[in-house]
Amino acid sequence: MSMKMMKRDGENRIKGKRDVQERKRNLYVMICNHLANNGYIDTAACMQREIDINFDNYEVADNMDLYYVLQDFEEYYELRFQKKPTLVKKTGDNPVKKSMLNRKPPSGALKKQGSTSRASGSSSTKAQKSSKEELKVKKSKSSVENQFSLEGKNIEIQKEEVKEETPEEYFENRVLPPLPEFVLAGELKDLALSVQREIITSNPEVSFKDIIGLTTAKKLMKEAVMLPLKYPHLFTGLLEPWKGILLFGPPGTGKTMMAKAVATQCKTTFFNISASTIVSKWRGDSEKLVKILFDLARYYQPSTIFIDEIDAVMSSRSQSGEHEASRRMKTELLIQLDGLIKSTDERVFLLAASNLPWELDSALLRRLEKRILIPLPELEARKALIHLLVPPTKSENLDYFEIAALLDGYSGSDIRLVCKEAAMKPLRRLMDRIENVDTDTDDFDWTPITDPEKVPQPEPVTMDDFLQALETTKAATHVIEQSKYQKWMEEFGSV
Ligand SMILES: Nc1ncnc2c1ncn2[C@@H]1O[C@H](COP(=O)(O)OP(=O)(O)OP(=O)(O)O)[C@@H](O)[C@H]1O
Repeated sequence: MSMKMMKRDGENRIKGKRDVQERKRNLYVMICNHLANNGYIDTAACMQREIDINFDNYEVADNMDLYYVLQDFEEYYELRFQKKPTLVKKTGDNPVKKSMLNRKPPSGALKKQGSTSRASGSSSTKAQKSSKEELKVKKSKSSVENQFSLEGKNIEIQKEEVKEETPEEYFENRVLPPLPEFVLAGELKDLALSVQREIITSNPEVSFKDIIGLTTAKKLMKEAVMLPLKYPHLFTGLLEPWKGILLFGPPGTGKTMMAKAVATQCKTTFFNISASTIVSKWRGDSEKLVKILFDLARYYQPSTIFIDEIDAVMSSRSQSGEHEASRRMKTELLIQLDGLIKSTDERVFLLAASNLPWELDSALLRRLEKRILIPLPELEARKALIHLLVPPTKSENLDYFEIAALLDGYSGSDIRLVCKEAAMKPLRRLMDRIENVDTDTDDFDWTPITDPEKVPQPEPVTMDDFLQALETTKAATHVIEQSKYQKWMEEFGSV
């Protein structure tokens, strides 16, 4: 890492610590104010004695109250996730053990050393007495033993192993910070809210294991995005990471899956949008949308911006006679990409996907320095995908090798369709047997039967089912086009 980067890193760390201290101080002052305003004078006074802040120096700002902060957060959360946040949950059948005082004080809590609680007669005193002997603490990550003092006694906090979060759990548990001031105050607020609601995917939920085959592409993606995020000090100067990456190949081969897997694996904030949606949905505002998209990606970094069907807006053919707004949007996209490429400390990557790379504007291609082919699956990958989708437990005497050979030229998405069609056949046979689905009748009982015990299982999928499915489900990509991708790869791709 260069001296400049190390210095900036150190400054950021100090600022981060200062922010945490300030946030905690504000929280305590607000809690105290809230308690006093609601008549809990003794408790507020006790809190002032226990916490190491000079409360005389601080007061809650005008129009601020903990109640409204909480209300704002709930509204934000509901808007963002379409559900209310769970702030408080019911304890089990042993409330004493799980009482508030059974928790470890948060690290760095502003507690006066050796201070004792003097809240006479309050409920908190009773709770403290009941928890004198031993406190069990749920720790978040490390399992270091801690001790802290309560009522003058040393109390041991027991070790409890807590397993690391998986990337999926990380996304599930993560709440992005609210939108920054610079967008909330300006005219772009509505657009920013749309980006947050519709474009940021909180949990892409794809792991590399889910992607069958594509070994070379996975390796290239790892090198281009994941390793630079892990070892920032090695990828500097000439080895600066690629900021713009093009994933190209036939439709349905796993480009979107690949982008999602990278975001899941690297725990980056994932912005997922298709270029045609930018044009059709935000027609008049598409240029502003692109700007706010990149601004938010920087704010929420590390971020991955995935723009699918990039050819829909950056096609070289659409230059003559194109609409002024569309030209402005293209220019904005190029400006933003330039910004990403020039900046050395921003961890924002653009992954663009296209089925028609040969149609891309050369100005864009220059900026998408890394171009990775996501090809049709090879024989082994086809076999593995069929195996995954229709496992031996659900089939009878399937010759996976033969089916995979017959599916030459099919994409992952095509193979999924064939497998689905084949698996539908025994289900149709079962339905014909147990249900006389007469579409013209009105007296059909639609009540769902949810108990699996009450419904017979479909027979296993057979080879015949597959052969019939193959007759009706054709590959979306023509063989001639495949060689076109290969040729383009040889001319413009990176291996
Ligand atoms: N390599 C693969 N491994 C597992 N499943 C795959 C693979 N490729 C495609 N699929 C299946 O096909 C579906 C579509 O894949 P995906 O959306 O990633 O393709 P794409 O290349 O982005 O398509 P398009 O170019 O049309 O946007 C996936 O949801 C998955 O079910």
